[in-house]
Order: sequence, then structure tokens, then C-alpha cells
Amino acid sequence: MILRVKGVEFSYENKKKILSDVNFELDKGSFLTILGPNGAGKSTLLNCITNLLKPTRGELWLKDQLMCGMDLKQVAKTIAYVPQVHIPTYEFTSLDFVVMGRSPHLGMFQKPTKADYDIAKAALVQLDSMELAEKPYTKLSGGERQLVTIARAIAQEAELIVFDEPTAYLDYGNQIRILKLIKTLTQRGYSVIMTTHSPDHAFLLGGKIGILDYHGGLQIGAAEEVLQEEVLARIYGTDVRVIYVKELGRSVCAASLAGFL
Ligand SMILES: Nc1ncnc2c1ncn2[C@@H]1O[C@H](COP(=O)(O)OP(=O)(O)OP(=O)(O)O)[C@@H](O)[C@H]1O
Repeated sequence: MILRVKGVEFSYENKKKILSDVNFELDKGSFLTILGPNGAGKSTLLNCITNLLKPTRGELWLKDQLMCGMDLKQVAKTIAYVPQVHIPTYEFTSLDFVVMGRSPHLGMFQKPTKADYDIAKAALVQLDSMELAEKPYTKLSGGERQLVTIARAIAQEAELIVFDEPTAYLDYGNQIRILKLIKTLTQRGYSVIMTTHSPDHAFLLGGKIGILDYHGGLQIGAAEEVLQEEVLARIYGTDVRVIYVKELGRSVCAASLAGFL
């Protein structure tokens, strides 16, 4: 077990409960996709998991340690966060950006060493992206930026990588490339949590699915078990068909515009 979320509740200042009694465990090398409508609380849950927000109730355990007693640097040695959009102000090269993943392993005023740069380069090589090393990070395309951000997570040498909508803003080909890469990461032993707005991505990746509803509850199960037509219709407020495609060996989601407007 790498992460245990136990009875977690969260409210912002306005007191509306965004997360309510959320419970799940994540094993090493396993995968959880979190779905839910806009504003349900997916990013809030990821922020609690990465210790950026403190739950109002409940406990988060990282391996066998309670997370509330850990600082961000300690947590970052185990969990890497790949946010949706990251636009730095300075013109770092991609390699300098990837090497920032080494910060949790450096002392307060310590600069990255040659060994840290070697780890950052190896992360870019792992993702077949070494040609991006000298490109300014601010000049990368959306897909390239996502690759470099994943390389930073790998350079961090974390065991759990948390992705907030990793396919947002990417074209169809890059969406599938990033999903393949995420699947490969789990095959290499990383644990992964990601959010998505596409139930089809959940079918494509397999693993466990969590559906967050507007009452803050997280329903967890296997894709085929959780992603039922009635559930999707309730969550997204629109008709969705779940169809098994023999050639693909999996179900797909298809929406219809009939009766819309
Ligand atoms: N800092 C904040 N202070 C107060 N309320 C907030 C804050 N951040 C988010 N919220 C509210 O909490 C709720 C959950 O937001 P969150 O961003 O976690 O949802 P989400 O499921 O990630 O949404 P989306 O799919 O649209 O990205 C929303 O109603 C949002 O307005």
C-alpha cells in the first residue's frame, strides 16, 4: 500500500462539503482514474492527496506515515504532481525545468549537481524527448510541455505520480500518446492517480475508477462495474451509451445529441 485515504472530508471557507467520507487505498504499481463533473472536487481531492490542502476531517497515510505530520518536501519524495497547466515566468530550458524535479532531494541552498542533471537527462531519454532538452520551456507545444512535466516527475524519483487532467488541451493523437505513456509508467512500477473528463479514457486504461459526485462521495470500482449508463447520465446530465466493441476488447462511451437543447 502506497496511499491510504481514510474518511476524508474537505470544505473551503464557505463550509460547503466538497469531499465527504472519501475512502480508498492505492497499491504500488496500481492505477486510479477519477471522474466527476465540473466543480465536483477532483482538483481539491488531488490537492489533499499531495498535502497542498489539509482535510477538515479524516486521515491520509503515505506508506506507513500519517501525512499531516509531513512537510511538502517529505511528501514530494514519494508523490510527484503533474498539474494541468504550468507556465513559468522565466525562460528555463526544458532540461533546467526537469532538473527542478530534484528539489526535494537537495538541501536548502544546494544547487543541482552533475548527478542531478544526469538523472534529469535520463528522465528525458526515458520519454524519448531528449531533443527538447535545450528548447525554452515557454516555447514548447502543449504536448511537448506535458512530456517535459512528466519527465520532471520521473526525475523527482517519486513512487506515486498524480496527474490533473493530463490530456486537457492536447490533440487526439497526443491524448492517446500521453495515456499510453501513463500506462507504461504503471507497468514500470509507478502508482498513478489521474483525473479526466473522458469516461472513455477510463475504459481505455482499465484499473480502478473513482466517480466523485456533487455530494463529495467517491464511488470506487472496476471500469465495467462503475461506468454504467445510468451512473454516467446522472453524473454528466446527458444520455451516454456504453457499448462493448469486440475488435477493441473493451467498452466505449458514445453520446447522442437526440433530445438535446
Ligand atoms: N480556493 C477555493 N476557495 C473556495 N472554493 C473553492 C476553491 N477552489 C475550488 N473551490 C470550489 O470547490 C469546488 C470544487 O472545485 P474543484 O476545482 O476541486 O473541482 P473539479 O472537480 O476539479 O472541477 P473541474 O472539473 O471544473 O476542474 C467548486 O465549487 C469550486 O468553486
